[in-house]
Amino acid sequence: MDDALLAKLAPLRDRIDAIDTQILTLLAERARTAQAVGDVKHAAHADGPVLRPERESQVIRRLQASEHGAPFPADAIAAVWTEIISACRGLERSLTAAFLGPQGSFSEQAAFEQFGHAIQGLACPSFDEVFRAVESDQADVGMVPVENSTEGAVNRTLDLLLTSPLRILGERSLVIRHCLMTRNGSMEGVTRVYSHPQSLAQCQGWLGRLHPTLERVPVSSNAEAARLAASDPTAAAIAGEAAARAWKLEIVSAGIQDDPHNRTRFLAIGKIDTLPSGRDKTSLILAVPNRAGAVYDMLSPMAANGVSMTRFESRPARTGQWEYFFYVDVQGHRDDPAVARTLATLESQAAFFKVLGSYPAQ
Ligand SMILES: O=C(O)C(=O)C[C@]1(C(=O)O)C=C[C@@H](O)C=C1
Repeated sequence: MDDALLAKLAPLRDRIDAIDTQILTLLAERARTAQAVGDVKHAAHADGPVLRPERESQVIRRLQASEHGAPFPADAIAAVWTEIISACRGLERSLTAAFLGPQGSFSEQAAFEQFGHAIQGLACPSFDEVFRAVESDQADVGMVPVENSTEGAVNRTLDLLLTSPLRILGERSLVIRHCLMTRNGSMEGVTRVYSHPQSLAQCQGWLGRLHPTLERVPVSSNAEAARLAASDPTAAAIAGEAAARAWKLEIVSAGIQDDPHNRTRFLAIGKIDTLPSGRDKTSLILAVPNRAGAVYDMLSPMAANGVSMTRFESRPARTGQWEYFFYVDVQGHRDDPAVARTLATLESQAAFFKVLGSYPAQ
């Protein structure tokens, strides 16, 4: 840079330094205030939860709507304040989040995006173990995928939600960008590719066109695929960039998923009940009696109360009788009067009824 340019930049950079000091001073004050909040919570319930998902959403949404934000982008407000809140929460009490591991999985990324980086991660070998870790208080929260825009529902998560006492306390949708990776960034001598079955399915067109002879080997997660490929020169993995970083693999091709808009929605699960945040969703499971018109009858209380359904998914009940569980998401919190009326009617009509939780909509 030439001297004239540096001379012009110098006062602006001094100004940025001064602003950063102001920001840091305010962040320290915020941290001390959060510690005081933590003291109040501990005095009321020594072992009670510190996490309040509805409050975290309200803090971020209020700032995004504020006139003081421009030109700082709304997405950046969410990302920055997720980390500020995470650090403040960590000063109150550390939060442990369980997810399908190993390190570098999309579930880990979803946990960081939801709760920030000031958390303890607990990588688990299966979705069942994620639920078990939270149920047994080894972790405070869990992060599990529930649906993908290309491949549909994650059935194991739906089945675990049916029987688990845990509640949904948040949701996070991630763009899933798959990469082909190997130890040295070359495909020479590589005869097979490891990945999670869902990820192999999301890339099957690309694999068929560019690497039709590669043997496709399904494994428990794509981060596990990266872990395996890290010690096997004859193998590639399909996983995300975080997995390549975590397992020191080189990316051969990036963005190889057949649908460029491929997204996965994750659910945060835990033991706390989330209060209304002002923009919430409620998830429930229903089964209806096995008779004509029963599904239609099931939906009518929502229409009658003006409650919008945002998702409707069915899973066989495995009774061998063509019976189904219906996984339904509606807009609103279970304490909202219209949602409460709808739930009461559904409960009185359904052969099976379970509310999985009300939580802030992303
Ligand atoms: O308001 C609270 O209850 C806090 O503990 C503070 C705070 C925050 O940093 O804003 C931190 C953790 C909670 O999950 C919600 C908000």
